[in-house]
Amino acid sequence: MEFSDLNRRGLVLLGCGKMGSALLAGWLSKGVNPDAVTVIDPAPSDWVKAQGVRIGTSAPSNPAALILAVKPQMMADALVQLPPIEGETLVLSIAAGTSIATLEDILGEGTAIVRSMPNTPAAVGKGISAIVGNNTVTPEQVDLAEALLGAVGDTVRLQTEAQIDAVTGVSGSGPAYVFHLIEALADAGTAQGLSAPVAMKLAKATVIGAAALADNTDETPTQLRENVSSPGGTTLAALKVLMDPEHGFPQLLKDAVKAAANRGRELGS
Ligand SMILES: NC(=O)C1=CN([C@@H]2O[C@H](COP(=O)(O)OP(=O)(O)OC[C@H]3O[C@@H](n4cnc5c(N)ncnc54)[C@H](O)[C@@H]3O)[C@@H](O)[C@H]2O)C=CC1
Ligand SMILES: O=C(O)[C@@H]1CCC=N1
Repeated sequence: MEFSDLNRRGLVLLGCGKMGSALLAGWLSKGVNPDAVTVIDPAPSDWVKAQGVRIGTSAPSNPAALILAVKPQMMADALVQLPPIEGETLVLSIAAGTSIATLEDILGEGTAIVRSMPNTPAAVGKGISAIVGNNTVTPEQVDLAEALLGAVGDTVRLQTEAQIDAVTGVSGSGPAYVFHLIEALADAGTAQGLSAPVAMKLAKATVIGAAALADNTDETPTQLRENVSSPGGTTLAALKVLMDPEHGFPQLLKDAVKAAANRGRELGS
């Protein structure tokens, strides 16, 4: 999608921290004009200030899109500072837990809203975002939401808003699980006699290499796992621990994803 309408009507980014900055970098790299972007943030970073975007407290009227990238706990306070949203503006929220109904309560029933859940690999163009819109949003506005998030990675569309807490548990929070896997794998290496720097190098390269292999083959993760596992060998010895039905990865991840999804539901209630 070309961003010509967006460049003409403008785009407002409310909150430009980690996620807002990742999105902004993606838009600018895909042809959004810096002059068309207004960032509203009480503490813009030096990086944001250097991008040539407008930094202000007031938004242009009727922009093509208003992106909400403040913490859910700050959302209500942050929204009251905005002028009324007009019908043709797409409101795209990336906040965990903030429901479409909450946003409609604050912004008005007829507001076109797409709720999404991206993740931090967006900072290197490798994000994955899920989106779901309210009844007011037009197909063109859903396409625009997809293009805005597509500037920093891939996207999926959800059938119902209720699914977004599960997305938060799997991919929104998911990068943290993988980073913790790297930390834990490196620690396990030092426990087996490696120096900390060598263990960290091996752990990080293994996760990066395995992810790249999974991304560049037609084989399923199950097949790839089996390819590493020689009969009677070392991998199967490790997998016996990791695939333990009670204490292994599957149960641990089910519990972790459930905790994240439940916390998302709590934030929304
Ligand atoms: N960090 C992550 O992995 C992900 C975060 N999210 C969601 O993205 C949103 C932003 O998260 P982060 O970027 O991590 O947080 P952050 O703390 O890095 O950024 C929040 C920004 O909002 C600004 N801010 C505070 N009060 C404001 C106000 N009244 N008006 C305008 N701006 C204000 C802050 O100065 C800061 O720059 C949250 O709602 C979070 O749930 C979604 C997916 C992944
Ligand atoms: O931890 C959080 O609440 C946010 C939402 C998904 C990832 N980070």
